[in-house]
Formats: sequence, structure tokens, C-alpha cells
Amino acid sequence: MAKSPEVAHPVKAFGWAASNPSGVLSPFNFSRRATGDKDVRFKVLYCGICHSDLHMVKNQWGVTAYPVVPGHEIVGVVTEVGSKVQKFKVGNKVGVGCLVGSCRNCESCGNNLENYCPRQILTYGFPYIDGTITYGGYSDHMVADEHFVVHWPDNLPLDSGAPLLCAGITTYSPLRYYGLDKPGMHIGVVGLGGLGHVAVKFAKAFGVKVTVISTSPNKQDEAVKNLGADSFLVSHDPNQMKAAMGTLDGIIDTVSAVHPILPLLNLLKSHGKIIMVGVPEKPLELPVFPLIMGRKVVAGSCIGGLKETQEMLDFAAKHNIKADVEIISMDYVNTAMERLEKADVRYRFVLDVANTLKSV
Ligand SMILES: NC(=O)c1ccc[n+]([C@@H]2O[C@H](COP(=O)([O-])OP(=O)(O)OC[C@H]3O[C@@H](n4cnc5c(N)ncnc54)[C@H](O)[C@@H]3O)[C@@H](O)[C@H]2O)c1
Ligand SMILES: [Zn+2]
Ligand SMILES: [Zn+2]
Repeated sequence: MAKSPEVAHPVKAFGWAASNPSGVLSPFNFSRRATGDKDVRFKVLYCGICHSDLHMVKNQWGVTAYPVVPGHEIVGVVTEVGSKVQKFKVGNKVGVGCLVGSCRNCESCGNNLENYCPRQILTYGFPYIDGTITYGGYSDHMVADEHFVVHWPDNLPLDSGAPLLCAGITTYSPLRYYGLDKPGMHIGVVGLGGLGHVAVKFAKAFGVKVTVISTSPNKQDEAVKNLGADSFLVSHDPNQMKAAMGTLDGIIDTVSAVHPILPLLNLLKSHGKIIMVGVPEKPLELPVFPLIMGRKVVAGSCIGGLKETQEMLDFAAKHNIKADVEIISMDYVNTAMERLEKADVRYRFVLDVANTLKSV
């Protein structure tokens, strides 16, 4: 039976929440559960702002339960561990991404794919096993079962590394799973935002040639010079798109809004794959002819399991991969959301929670 909120959640917490589909966030007092046997409690230091947070605070997917405290790119330092915790000690640097629970019993969980567990529990806005609602990392502290907590590699910066917990794993996982990680391959990355720019970095680290496909010609210089992309295509330039037809082994599509995929399918070689990771609020149109003519694949991918998330972080630390970030204070969050909506960020906002979150 679900415990009453007071019993289940005796520890005071403080963060910023949206309370209606305007998406405007404001200071919010709430509480979290006591540290259970297998729980890790940590002080939040930094939290990235994912476009999913924006979709959620505005209820663009129609699933938001208000009030919602967003944030699933959370790094911090452990302050307390339960008596049965094995992997962590007080003082360890840790991270929590999009998941804080799953059944631990199904085929997906058995294969370290908690991200495909039908009973997965997301880090915020989701019913937890005690019947309460989860709250994310735009807050002073977190508590999570140690299975859903990852070790932070020593040489990975906390602030610019935080976005790897969602943007990083969401692009690393499909590059690996769909075999788009072989040196000499040529892939496209569509949408040069939070996810897209780290997709470029991981693909380059795998030895893959990368073309960025974007609506914004003004991102070209930066994509090539700073992010290491090999080439750049302006998606609304028909001449450029025509010249590049049939050249790509795969595409990672990170676009957050409805967009045509026919021009992207045309860029693929035969047997090429387009992997959808962006989540537009409405369905996309799927033209079938260009699919069958070339045995092409349209596929999807959702974050990654905990084992792969740790592997991705360790890989990033080894190859010096981090996000390009704009560090902001908590009271800038609403402006940041407005700017994110206009794609006015290079390339991820990260909240400096520990230094700027003030209780009221
Ligand atoms: N599959 C997953 O597990 C997963 C994980 C995280 C985020 N997401 C989703 O991925 C998407 C991208 O997230 P992000 O944080 O990188 O967002 P972002 O806003 O940082 O980047 C999105 C990019 O898409 C571009 N874009 C927007 N509308 C466009 C249009 N109509 N045509 C072409 N380009 C357009 C923007 O310019 C921007 O560069 C979001 O929908 C988010 O919810 C999915
Ligand atoms: Zn995310
Ligand atoms: Zn499961």
C-alpha cells in the first residue's frame, strides 16, 4: 500500500517547478523520501537543460503531471548512503540521468536495457514505487536507488559533462547499437542542438566521417572548426541536398519539431539507416517508395541502459568529450527555456544549482 506523502517523504527539498502548461518555473518547496537501504542521497551541483524538459514543462507530449520539477542531467556529490549500498561512499561524485527505477526483472532489465523496461520510472513527473511522484534535478538534492546512479569519472568536468547523462547516452547508444561506429563510415547528424553536437563528437571519436545537416547556415563554421564535423549541408538548399544524395551510411535525427524526412532518406546509401531520437509532438510523414528502393531502415532509440551510460561516461572521459555549455544561474531558467525554444544556445544550458539555487 502506498505510504502517505509525509511518511514516505520526510526530507525537505527545494527546487524550481512548473505548475501549468505555460511552462513558467518558480521556486517550489517539496519533500523527498528518507534514504532507503539501497539509496544514495546527493547534493545537486549541476543540472543540464534538455529539450525534453521544455516539452514536459509545456505539456507538449500531453503526459505532464503538475507541479513538475524537471532535470535529468544531474551531477552531484554523495551526502548519505543506505546500509546496503555497495557502489558508493559519502563524498563520491555521481550522476543520475533520465531513469530512477525499472522492474529489474523483465527481459530488457536482464539485458541491462532498463531504458526499454515497460515499468521504467523516469527521473521526474512519474509515479515512484511508493506511490509518490518523482522530482528532477532543478533542486537542491536527489535520492535514488544505487542501481540508477553512475560514477563520475575523475577527469570529466562536472558542469560540461552533465549533459552527457541524457544528450550523451541518447546519441552514443544508437551509434553503437546500429553499427554506425565503424571507422570509415559516413553519417549525418540532423539538428545541431544539445543532442546533435555531442553526436558529432562521439562519431568523430569512433573514427566516423560526419556531415551536419542543419537549417541554420550560420552554424557551418562552428560545426566544422569547433566540433570537428567534416562537412555541412543546409537542409533547405535543394542543390546541396541533391549533390549529397546516396552518400550516408546512417543519420541520427535529433530534431525536436515536425520536419520532412524524405530529403533525409534520399541522403542515405542503400541499406542506410535513419535513427530518430528527437521526439516531435506530432507524427512525421513516412514516404514508403524511397524506403523500399534501397532497403533503407527508419528506426528509433531512447536514452540507454545504466551499464551503457557508465561505459559512455568512461569513454567520454578517455576521449575528452564534453558538451559545449552555457552555465547559468537558477533564476535565469525561464529565459533559458525561451532561448532553447528559439534554438538560441551553443549548445546546452547547464544550471549551476549548488551556487545559485536559493531557498525561499
Ligand atoms: N530519444 C531520446 O531518448 C531523447 C533523449 C533526449 C532528448 N530527446 C529529444 O530530442 C530532441 C532534441 O533535444 P535537444 O535537447 O538536442 O534539443 P535542442 O533544442 O538543443 O536541439 C534541437 C535542434 O533541432 C533543430 N530544429 C528545431 N526545429 C527544427 C525544424 N523544424 N527543422 C530542422 N531543425 C529543427 C534546432 O535548431 C536544434 O538545433 C527533443 O525532441 C528531445 O525531447 C530524445
Ligand atoms: Zn533529456
Ligand atoms: Zn524491467
